[in-house]
Amino acid sequence: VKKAKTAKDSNTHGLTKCRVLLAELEAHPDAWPFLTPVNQKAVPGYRKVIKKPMDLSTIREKLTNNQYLNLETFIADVNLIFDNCEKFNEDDSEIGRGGHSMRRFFDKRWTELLD
Ligand SMILES: Cn1cc(C(=O)NCCN)ccc1=O
Repeated sequence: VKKAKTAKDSNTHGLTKCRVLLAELEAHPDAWPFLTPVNQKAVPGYRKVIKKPMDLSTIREKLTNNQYLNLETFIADVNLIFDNCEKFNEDDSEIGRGGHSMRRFFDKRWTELLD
């Protein structure tokens, strides 16, 4: 017998996918520049150029505190990491290339898990 789908149910499944995706991003070999917030004291120009900093530990904290309503709001924060990286880093740099690599990996994985 089919169970009635509640908002909570569909959200629950979306949040399970967020947990799966975040664990895979954190474990990726190219994730090291994105694991913790950019040290704005150590990186000249970062505070001025990047208006909305984001990193994987901040996303982990928000997920733990139930701050993502659905998969879409989670995906928006992950994309913010990669957009910030493209803005601040040359494509032909170690961190720039890492950002492109992580974005390609993420795009492939969330579309495979599509909510
Ligand atoms: C994502 N990102 C990271 C750094 C960085 O220095 N990360 C240190 C990792 N331990 C600098 C610029 C940048 O856009």
